[in-house]
Amino acid sequence: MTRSYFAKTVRLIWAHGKLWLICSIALRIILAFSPLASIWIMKEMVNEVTAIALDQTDDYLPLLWLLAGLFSVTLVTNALETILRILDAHTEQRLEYHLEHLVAKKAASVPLSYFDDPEFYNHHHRIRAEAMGERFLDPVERVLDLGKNLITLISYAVFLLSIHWGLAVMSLLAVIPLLIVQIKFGMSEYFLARLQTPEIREASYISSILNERDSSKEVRLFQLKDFLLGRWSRLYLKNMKEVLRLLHRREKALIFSGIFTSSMYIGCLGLVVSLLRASALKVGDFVAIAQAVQNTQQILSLMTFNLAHIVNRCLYIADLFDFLEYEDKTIPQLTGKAEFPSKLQSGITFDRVSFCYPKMERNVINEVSFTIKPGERIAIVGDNGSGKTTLVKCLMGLYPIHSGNILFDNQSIHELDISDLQRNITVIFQDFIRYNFTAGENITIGRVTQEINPAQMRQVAVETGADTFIRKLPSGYDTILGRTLQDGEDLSGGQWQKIALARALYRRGEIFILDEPTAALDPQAELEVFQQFDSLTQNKTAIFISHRMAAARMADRIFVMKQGQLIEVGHHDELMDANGEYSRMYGMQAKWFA
Ligand SMILES: Nc1ncnc2c1ncn2[C@@H]1O[C@H](COP(=O)(O)OP(=O)(O)OP(=O)(O)O)[C@@H](O)[C@H]1O
Repeated sequence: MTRSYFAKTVRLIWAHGKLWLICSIALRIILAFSPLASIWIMKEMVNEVTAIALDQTDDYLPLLWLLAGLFSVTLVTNALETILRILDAHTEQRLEYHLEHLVAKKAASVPLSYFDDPEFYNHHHRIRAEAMGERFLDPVERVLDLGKNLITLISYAVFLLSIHWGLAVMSLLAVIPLLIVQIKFGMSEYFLARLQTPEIREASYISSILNERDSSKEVRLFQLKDFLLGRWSRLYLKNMKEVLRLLHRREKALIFSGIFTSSMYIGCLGLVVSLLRASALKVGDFVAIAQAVQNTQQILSLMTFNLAHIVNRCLYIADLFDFLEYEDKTIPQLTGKAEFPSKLQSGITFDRVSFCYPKMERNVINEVSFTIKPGERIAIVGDNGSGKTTLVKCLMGLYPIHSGNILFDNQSIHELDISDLQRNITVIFQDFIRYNFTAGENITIGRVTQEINPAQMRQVAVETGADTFIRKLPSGYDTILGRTLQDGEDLSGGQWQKIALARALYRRGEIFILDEPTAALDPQAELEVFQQFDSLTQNKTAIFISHRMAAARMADRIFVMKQGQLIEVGHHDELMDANGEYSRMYGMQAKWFA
């Protein structure tokens, strides 16, 4: 992790857990001395017991004091460790909240086209795969632990050096292979996880098809269970094998480094025995030295383990910050500041507009030009994939265009404040969201920035025909819709569509866009919407995408799209007379009813 990431990490933790950071450092410094204190007390106790056993003294008082000392050290250590755990848990939760918030905010505010880029999508998935707070705080905790271990280590080293320099050197040497193994495999683990992200995403996507309600009908009807389970298993097992293979390699390497560490430990004990024979070390000293050598090696192993995790987790932190700061310079952004005109005077103009989706070569919209006058109602028709939805997405500023210009009252879309433009647009997409909120909220969510107006909510529901069935729901407008979150009331496709229409009306935008609004309606309801369309779009500039030619007849003008181009424009009668694409499409649909 570069220094800048480290600085960002510390800044973020400082901003959300100053107290935790200060207390955590202070507690760790105190805890760092507790192992040596215990060993020292133990050494003195063994020496006292030996003296009593050899009848060199009959004074038990020092032994009792030492026992009380050991008891106090243990008690204080346990208490401080508990406080530390509580502090860590608090900070983890707060960071989790804050990071979830940051990531969701970023995901909801990046240009829509970022989501068409698998790289961005995978990155997003990767950083959200585990508890973010825990993953973020973990390396910081481990750095602090390293500091604590270092203090303990220095205290042991001073103690061992005071006996013989060889003890300190051998204890330190013992751990070098372990350090290499842990760091190497820590990095490998991270890169493997990175490599596996697309497959993990695919597996979890398949798993969601198998597990979720929306797909359950089709899974049964098309007997997809075995097919999907097989595909999911292949991906899952492949990833699992790779993870286990890496684990086995690491464990094998750890066995060899463990053998080296044990030989160093035996070497240290041999040195202590020779010192015992050569000099007048007491039994307690021997016990304390053996304990200190063993603890030194354990602490060093722990430090190498922590270091390896720090490397792994720091890569995660870098990944997280990279996501939060991600910007694709190749995707143009709309950054204008001008206000959207309060009332359109000269209308909307497309001037030789072309567009292709990111990382695609082919233009989906090709040199399209037209003007829509204020209050005019336009129907866009055309084959599947001819670019109808893309055209309105460009108009709404969801995708910045590559060439040409879109003008609202002669003001270029590049100069307009894009959120102001979007505030003035009301849209219902083919795949509008069925919010698992109350019926009322499903309507008023169309204008969340203003206080809810219950009278207006009911009025738009009446206008779209939603009021009739909402009033029959158990709690009327307060009934929860959908069954994803709780036992709410589910609606038919057509009823949901009416709710979506009501939501759009409640929004009261200057420009009204309906992308296939009647797709899920029964013929009666479809007819009602067509009849309502006139009143719904009264005094509004409206764009209406539909495959139903009968609906297009109501529009003031019809735009016919084919392979990204606008090939015909005119009223129904004009286009029928022209005997072109529109007339062909109309004729084909009419045949069904002949
Ligand atoms: N997010 C996207 N990324 C890449 N290509 C896309 C994306 N969305 C649409 N396309 C492609 O752009 C072309 C036009 O799609 P668009 O949805 O605008 O057509 P449409 O006329 O609205 O079709 P339909 O009538 O089926 O809704 C299609 O070839 C489609 O595959």
